[in-house]
Amino acid sequence: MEEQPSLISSKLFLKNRQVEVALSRAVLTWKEIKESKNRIPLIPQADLSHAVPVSEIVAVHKPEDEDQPQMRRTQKKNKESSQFVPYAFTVSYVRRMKQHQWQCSDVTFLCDSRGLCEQWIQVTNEQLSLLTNRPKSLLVYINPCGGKQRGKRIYEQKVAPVFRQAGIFTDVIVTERANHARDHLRTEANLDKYDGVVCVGGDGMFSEILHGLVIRTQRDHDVDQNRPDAELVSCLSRIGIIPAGSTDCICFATVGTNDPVTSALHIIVGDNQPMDVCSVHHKDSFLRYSVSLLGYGFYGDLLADSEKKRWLGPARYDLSGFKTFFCHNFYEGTVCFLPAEDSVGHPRDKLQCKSGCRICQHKLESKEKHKEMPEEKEKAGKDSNKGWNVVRGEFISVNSACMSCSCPRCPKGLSPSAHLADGTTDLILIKKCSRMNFFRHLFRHTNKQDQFDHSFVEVHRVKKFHFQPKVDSPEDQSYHPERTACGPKFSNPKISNYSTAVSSWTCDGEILHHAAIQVSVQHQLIRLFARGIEEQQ
Ligand SMILES: CCCCCCCCCCCCC/C=C/[C@@H](O)[C@H](COP(=O)(O)O)NC(=O)CCCCC
Ligand SMILES: Nc1ncnc2c1ncn2[C@@H]1O[C@H](COP(=O)(O)OP(=O)(O)O)[C@@H](O)[C@H]1O
Ligand SMILES: [Ca+2]
Repeated sequence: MEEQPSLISSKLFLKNRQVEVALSRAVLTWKEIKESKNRIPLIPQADLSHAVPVSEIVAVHKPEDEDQPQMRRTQKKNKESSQFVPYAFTVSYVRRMKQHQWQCSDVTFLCDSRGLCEQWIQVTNEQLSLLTNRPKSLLVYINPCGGKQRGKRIYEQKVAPVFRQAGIFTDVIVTERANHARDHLRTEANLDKYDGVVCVGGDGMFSEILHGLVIRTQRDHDVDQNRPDAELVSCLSRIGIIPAGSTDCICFATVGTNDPVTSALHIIVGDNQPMDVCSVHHKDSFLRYSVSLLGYGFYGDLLADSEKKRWLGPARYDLSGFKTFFCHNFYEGTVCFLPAEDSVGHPRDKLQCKSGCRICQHKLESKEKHKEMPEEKEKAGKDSNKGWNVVRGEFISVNSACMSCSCPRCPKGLSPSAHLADGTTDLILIKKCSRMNFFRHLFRHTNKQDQFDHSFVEVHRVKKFHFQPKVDSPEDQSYHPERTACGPKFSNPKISNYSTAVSSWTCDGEILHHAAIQVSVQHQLIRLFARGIEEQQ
């Protein structure tokens, strides 16, 4: 980091040690001053120095605990040593812990005059007020029923105090029913009042916020979402996720951990992570948006079964996982896909998407260029059907991972090298194979081996894909199937072989009621209060 001139620098006390403290535009530093035996000269000790980027200071304030025993003891000690220092200020800042966790730490400096103390608070606050990317007011939705039903408690005990400390104004809505948050955002919320929206819950709750914001933005700009080729308008509001669900994959894959305080701190410092969104259509009607897993076959069946076991909380996925694995269904269908350009890499290139990812940034530059492309040229590109590939067969699973989908169950993710914002999704086709081979593939999600290195697995980085089941889905025929543990039960007695019938899609954990779908990646449609996965220090 380039050294910058200090805005203020003083000799202060930290507990009973004297420290040299300095604040520049970029960084707050303090280092202990060790006195030599004859008291001169004062030698600063480099190994006891600390540096906190200004961008990671949460707040500066007078200690709330000026009366607490520790503070009084320190003051008394300093008084006895004829260095009585009765004025103090506390800096709260982000401290990195292991495995991408952040903590809010406090350091309290003691000054020997009220004026100096107030000057430090004022100068630090002035620097914080220059950080314009930080949210000042937020609209918070809490799902009280997600995960282990701890959303409200998590927010009140772990998140609200840090938001308060950072001086963030919040309006909090505890949802009363499914789709409450989506409908409120879509029709009622005055978004001009807020610098962002926060969701407390799992991926299903995030999906509500996503739909509320995207649908509203398109409506405000007269974009017809039913057109699969419509150019969608990116949402202005950033979204923060406080994990309180069952999988919390969107939080884990964008922050690196599922910890409410870490997420709250990413919101406070005003992080900004653009993210791709898949739009899903059936013929010419819009079905849903997805940012994590769109899965047909294995994951679709697993999810449908797990919905009946919601009362089990997150453990429902383990039980349904076993059951679905032993059913070992496969489904016939056709997948057509449009591969992405080579510049975005390949799902097996082992180049993980990290904070400030070059591939995602490169794609953003080309998106800007694309906007300047003359209309005629653009039209010619769109009209051509060139480049589409077709795979017809029997599939155990057809998955699209628009991001790595890493989560505590599967820390490297369903597609470890997928990117958050490159305008593509990784299409993973698991073709019919033995149960043992499918187990081998699944097991590789938990170790360092490549889960795509099997003859029955194909993986492609794509911009769009279509899926058509061989048998029309019951929904496509306009009747609702009654699902059994091992696939759908058909009212047509001729179709009794589940292995060739239809499954359903899970879309970020919500069931889609059509099997024939068209999917298009909408490049960087939304932004999160996150920064992607940081390199471990
Ligand atoms: C022999 C050991 C095999 C282990 C294989 C594990 C593979 C797990 C892949 C997990 C991918 C998760 C993708 C995320 C999906 C979520 O969006 C979705 C909804 O989340 P939430 O609302 O927070 O519950 N969750 C799921 O679909 C659950 C998938 C569980 C798979 C076991
Ligand atoms: N107040 C509520 N009552 C019932 N369901 C709700 C409520 N608020 C949100 N939901 C729905 O709960 C479902 C699961 O939410 P989510 O937060 O993702 O938890 P989980 O990760 O456990 O699935 C979502 O489909 C969401 O729409
Ligand atoms: Ca992507």
